Amino acid sequence: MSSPIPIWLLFVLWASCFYFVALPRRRRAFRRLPPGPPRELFIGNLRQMPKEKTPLVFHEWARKYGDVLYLELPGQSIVVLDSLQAAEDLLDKRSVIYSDRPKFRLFELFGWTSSLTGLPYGKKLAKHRQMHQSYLSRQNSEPAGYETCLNRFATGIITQIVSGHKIESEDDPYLRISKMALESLVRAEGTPGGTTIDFFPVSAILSTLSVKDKRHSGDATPSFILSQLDEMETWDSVTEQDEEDLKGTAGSMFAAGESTTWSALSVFVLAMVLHPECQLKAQEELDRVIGSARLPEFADRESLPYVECVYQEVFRWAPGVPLGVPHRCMEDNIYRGMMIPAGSIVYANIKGMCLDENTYSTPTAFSPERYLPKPNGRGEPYFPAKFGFGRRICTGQYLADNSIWIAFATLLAACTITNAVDADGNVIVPDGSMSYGLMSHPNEYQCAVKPRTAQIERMLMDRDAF
Ligand code: HEM
Repeated sequence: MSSPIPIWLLFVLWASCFYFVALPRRRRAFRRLPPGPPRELFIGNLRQMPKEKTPLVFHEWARKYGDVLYLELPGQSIVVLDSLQAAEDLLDKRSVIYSDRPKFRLFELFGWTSSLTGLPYGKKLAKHRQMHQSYLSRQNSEPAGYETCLNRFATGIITQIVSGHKIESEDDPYLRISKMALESLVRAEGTPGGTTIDFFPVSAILSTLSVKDKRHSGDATPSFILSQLDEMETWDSVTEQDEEDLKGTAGSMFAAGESTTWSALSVFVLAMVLHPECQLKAQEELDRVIGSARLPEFADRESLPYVECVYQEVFRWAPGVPLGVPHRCMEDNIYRGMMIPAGSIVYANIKGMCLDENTYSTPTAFSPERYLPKPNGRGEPYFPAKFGFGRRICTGQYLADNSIWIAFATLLAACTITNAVDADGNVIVPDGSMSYGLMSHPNEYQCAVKPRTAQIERMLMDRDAF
């Protein structure tokens, strides 16, 4: 019988392989990592990671090192894409390997792994996205279904779409959920996915407000949950997993849709307080195109180019999801000669892209005119990626686009939004500051909103929603 290979020989073989093959390969790969702030031994960029205004700090680093930035935390590589080009090249064109999500720790702690936003790339994600998309398609997001929700804008729209629940008082549990969600999504400063609060278990609470009961008593109004329950009734059998999927998709619709819509509305009102000249211009257009006998409708959208510019500028000036929702790269791949390692968390710095000076002149200014064709404007393009990228693009994009546009147009036609005045008659000017977490929201500010005319006030009172 031949003697076994001695251990020392195996070790020598392994060490030679490591030294001559694996090490040079690793070194080559590491040499080609994208540029970024210098890393410290063992801890990488841990001490430099921003504690606040993360998208702005990343943008500053990108200006120094380049639009594809590499950062490292112990055991975690991070890639920040600060240009539309890089984000489209990787997250859109290579979406097959860039559509995973990093693990959100709190999803797991709460046992809330069915939430679409945090699902890993795979079959379950495809099923959940299909459930969302079949209800939130371009067609289903036509106005009729949610026009009556204008009274409570963001929360009203989302709760009605998801569960058919109509908000009727300030004590409504959904309004409480929405405020708590805002706290966890916006106030938790730092890098999304890297904070202690990654998300919020809305679906568990949502499921307690049971659409099922109302359905049995015949009181349920049309909603996503109702449509899914109706469909499930046609199936041969419904498993526990199907029930979980329904809770997960409904919960993620609320969590992802409510704070973002609210933030867009809040940014719009802030912009109108700070820029009365833009408000006036939009109101002149509305008066000229639709007159004062009615409120705007969806069919008017194309005839209101300046209102469109205001709408688009709100999303560019203060994007609601400033760093996108982080993607995770599933395979090593080379981009412009740089190695993007498998497992990297990939941030699309939407805020950074909106500040791109090559595309937007005076990018920090709120200037709807920038989109108007020359000579009246500067002919700059609308920001195309407010709803994210590739296979993880926002499933609520059509609903959000329609509901937020009609909300802006109605507010402009119906109300004058001005500075608040304090008890001594001094005008209060908001500082325009924003909080940055996974979502971004204006810090608390004061304003005054009044109906433009007595006739409009009557029209508003007559609308179903009021
Ligand atoms: C102002 C309104 C909104 C904005 C700016 C917005 C923006 C975004 C962005 C940037 C993403 C990340 C996409 C990516 O990973 O590349 C996202 C994801 C998502 N959004 Fe929205 N969104 C809005 C409203 C809504 C609404 C109304 C809903 C649902 C009714 C919704 C549902 C979702 C879901 C479920 C995801 C996760 C998709 C996935 O992980 O595959 N969003 N949204």
